[in-house]
Amino acid sequence: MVERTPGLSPVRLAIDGVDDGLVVLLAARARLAQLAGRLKAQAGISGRDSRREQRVRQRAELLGGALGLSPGVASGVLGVAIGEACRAQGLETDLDQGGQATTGGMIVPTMQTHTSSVPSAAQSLLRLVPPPKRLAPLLKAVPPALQGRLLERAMAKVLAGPLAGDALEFMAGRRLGIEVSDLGLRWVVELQGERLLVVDAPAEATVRGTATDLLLLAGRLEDADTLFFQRRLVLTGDVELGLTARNLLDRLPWEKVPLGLRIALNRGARFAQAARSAYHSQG
Ligand SMILES: O=C(O)C(=O)C[C@]1(C(=O)O)C=C[C@@H](O)C=C1
Repeated sequence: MVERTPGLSPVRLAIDGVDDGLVVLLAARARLAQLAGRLKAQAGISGRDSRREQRVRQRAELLGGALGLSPGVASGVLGVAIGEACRAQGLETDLDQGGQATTGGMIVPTMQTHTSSVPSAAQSLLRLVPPPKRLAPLLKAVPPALQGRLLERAMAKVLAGPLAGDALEFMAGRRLGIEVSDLGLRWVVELQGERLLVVDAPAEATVRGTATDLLLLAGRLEDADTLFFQRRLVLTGDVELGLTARNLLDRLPWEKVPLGLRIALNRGARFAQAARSAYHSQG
C-alpha cells in the first residue's frame, strides 16, 4: 500500500503545501498582470509584448537551471502563466504559447517592488501578502528533518566559496544557532569536514532575526553591520563565536554565489521588503 510507505505522508503533506503555494502565486501573478493590462490600456498601449514575454521566460529558464530544473520547465510554466495573464487581459493567447525561450543575451532583473515606485493598486495587492508569522503554522507541517536538509543544501550553495577555502575554519566543531523569530524556525549548524550540517544539539551562539531581515541580508539589500546595529539581527551566547560569524557574513564572497541564486535572493528580498512596508502602511 503506497499510503503506508514510511515517511511518505509528511512528504506528501509538504508537497501539497508547495502546490497550494504555486496556485496562490499563479493567481497573484494573474491579478498583477491584469493591473499591468489596465495601466497599459490607460497609456494607450494594446496587444501583447513579445519581447517582455521572452525576457520573463528567459529569466525563469536561467533561475530554473540554477536550481536544477530540467531545461525548459521553468520557462514552460511561465508560458502557461503568461497565457493566463493574456486571457485575463482579454488578449489573444496563442502567441508563442509553449515555445522555448531563447537563451543567451544579458538578462536584466527588472524587479520594481520598492514601495515608493509601485502604483497604489499594486500596493493594495501587496497588502494581501500575509506577514511571515502567518506562514509559521504552514511551515510547522514541514518535517524538521526535511527543513534541515533544505537548509543544508541552501548553505552548501550560498557558502560554496568559503566552504572550499578556509574562511569557515573557525566553525569547526562549533555549533551556531540560526533563529527565524517570526517563523518560529530554529536550527543549529556545525561544520563537519567541508559541510555545514544541521545538528540536534544546543547552540553555543545564536543569530536571531525575522525572515524578511535575514532575506534582506542574504539578498545583499542590507549589510550585516546595519542589521546588527539596528538590533534587527541579534547575537546571543558565546560572544567570540557570534562576532566571528557576524564578520563572516560581512565578508561573504557574494560574487561567487551562482547568478541565478543571487537573482532569486535579491528578488525574494525586494518582494518581502515591499510586502512588509505595504502591510505596515495599512495602519
Ligand atoms: O508585463 C506586461 O506588460 C504584462 O502585461 C504581463 C505579461 C506577463 O504575463 O508577464 C502579459 C502579457 C504581455 O504580453 C507581457 C507580459
